[in-house]
Parts: sequence; C-alpha cells; structure tokens
Amino acid sequence: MQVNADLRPILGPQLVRLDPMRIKQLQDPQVYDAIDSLAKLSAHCLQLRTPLTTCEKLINSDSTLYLSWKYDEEEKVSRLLGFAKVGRKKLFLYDAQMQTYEGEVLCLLDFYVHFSTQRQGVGKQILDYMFSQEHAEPYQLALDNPSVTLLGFMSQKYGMNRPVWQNTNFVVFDELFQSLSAENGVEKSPPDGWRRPMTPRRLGTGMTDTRWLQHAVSGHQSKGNAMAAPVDADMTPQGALSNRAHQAKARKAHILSSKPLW
Ligand SMILES: CC(=O)SCCNC(=O)CCNC(=O)[C@H](O)C(C)(C)COP(=O)(O)OP(=O)(O)OC[C@H]1O[C@@H](n2cnc3c(N)ncnc32)[C@H](O)[C@@H]1OP(=O)(O)O
Repeated sequence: MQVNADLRPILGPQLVRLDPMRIKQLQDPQVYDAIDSLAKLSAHCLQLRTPLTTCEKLINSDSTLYLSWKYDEEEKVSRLLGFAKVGRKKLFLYDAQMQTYEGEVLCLLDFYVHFSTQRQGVGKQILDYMFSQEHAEPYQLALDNPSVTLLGFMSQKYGMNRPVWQNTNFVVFDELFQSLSAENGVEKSPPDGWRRPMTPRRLGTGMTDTRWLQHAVSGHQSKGNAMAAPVDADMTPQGALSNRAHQAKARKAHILSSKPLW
C-alpha cells in the first residue's frame, strides 16, 4: 500500500504500535487512507464484505494496531507492508476436557501482510514485536476466526499446533490451559478483579468445572458475540456465504475432517 510521501516524521520506526490515541493524533488523511486500503485487502482475502479494521473504528475502540511499513529512498514513497490488530477481551473458553475458563485474553482480531510481501518474514516480525510490547507469549494469544494460513503460520513459526476451537470461533492453544492447570493439586488463584461464579455452568446434560484464566477474551462484535451487542443475522444467500461465522464453521469442519495440514 503506497503513499507518495516520506512517512518517517509521522510514523517513526518501521514497526510501530498505534493505539487509538496515537491513531487519532496522526491527523494524516494519507496514512488513514493507506491503513484503510490495506484493511480492505485483508477483508477481501477473507471474503468479508465489510473490513474488520478502519482507522475510524480503531479510534473508537480499545484495540491496538501494529503496523509494518518502509520508506523507499529511491522511489521516494512509503509502503505499508502489513498489520496486526489486537485487543484484550474477556472470553469464556473450554479446554479439550470441557472445563470452562474465563478471563481477559489477548486476541488477534485482524492480521494481514500485503500479498506482494507475504512469506518474507514480515508477519513474524509484526507478531514478535506485538508480543514484546504486550508482554505476552504466543500461547497466550487467542485467534479470532483464524484462516488456515494463520493456523499454519502459528504452527510453523511458534510451534502452536494444538488449536482448541471455541464455539465463538475463537481459537486458543492447548498450552494456554496447560499454563493454568493446578500445580501439585493446588489450583492457581484467580487474577485481581475476578471472582468465581457462585454455581458452575451447566452445559447440555453434564456439569463442567470452572477455572480462571489469567489472561483472558469474548466473542467478536461483528459476529454479535460481544456481550450486550446483538447483531441481526444477514439471511440473504450472499450474506450467509460472506458471514464470517459461516466460513469459520466450514473451515473448522474441513480441518477437523481432514488429515493434519502441517
Ligand atoms: C485472526 C485473523 O486475522 S485470520 C486472517 C489471517 N490473515 C490471512 O489469512 C490473510 C492472508 N495471509 C497473510 O496476510 C499472511 O500470509 C499472514 C499474515 C498470515 C502471515 O504473514 P507473512 O508475512 O506471510 O508471514 P511470514 O513470512 O512471517 O511467515 C510465513 C509463514 O506463514 C504461513 N503462510 C503464509 N502464506 C501462506 C500460504 N499462502 N500458504 C500456506 N502457508 C502460508 C507459512 O507458515 C509460512 O511459512 P513458510 O513460508 O516458511 O512456509
């Protein structure tokens, strides 16, 4: 995504953390347009009709954008290479044994590298930078409705190859639950500000135990899973097909029914 200007005075280093305040302060229509255009490509790639990311949405959110860009000295243009949008969300999660967990989790909400630059290490650079800034480890990341490419990326680059799909279409990794399991039979204490529900949740006919997740997440707003944010379903055939939840279900069924992809 090209901008015919030197963005160094505006953006600074080639890997940059843009929180809502910083994005608001940029006050540069060229940068806003370039970020929005890159986010449109991301949406196109996932066959979404509406981009998950725009500068306007970012300014009014609590998400953070990690952006990779570079200045081409010869052509005197700046190029936006890719971005990751993350946010901390309260999530309700199940592990493979159907134990429940709740807490605030770092979530990868949108992740894209320009098609001309993919598989050159940019995505890994962005996530490494994001992990260092967020003081998080790869196993602590939840993926919102991940693509097969992203699951392959997490497996290959971070050794995260035991995804646990959630019914909200988030994916977390088994290592997250392992890190929370009881040590010597002693359950770890919940983080500050959290309390254990008075009664365990009942699922179907069985009972589940509830545990605390130290860094936790919730559903995606666009899918209507965020608390108190219902979204009417688009019932048209096009709407159903381009519905991200529908795609995720199809992807999940495909992944679960086929041999491991990596
Ligand atoms: C929560 C969400 O945002 S889900 C949506 C995730 N985004 C997408 O699927 C959009 C399309 N893909 C992309 O934008 C990019 O490929 C990203 C963001 C997933 C990764 O960025 P890149 O700069 O390509 O990553 P990087 O170069 O660091 O690592 C490449 C690895 O990603 C995976 N990968 C990237 N592209 C592909 C592909 N076309 N096919 C299979 N694996 C791929 C592989 O593991 C690859 O490793 P390899 O090249 O050694 O085989």
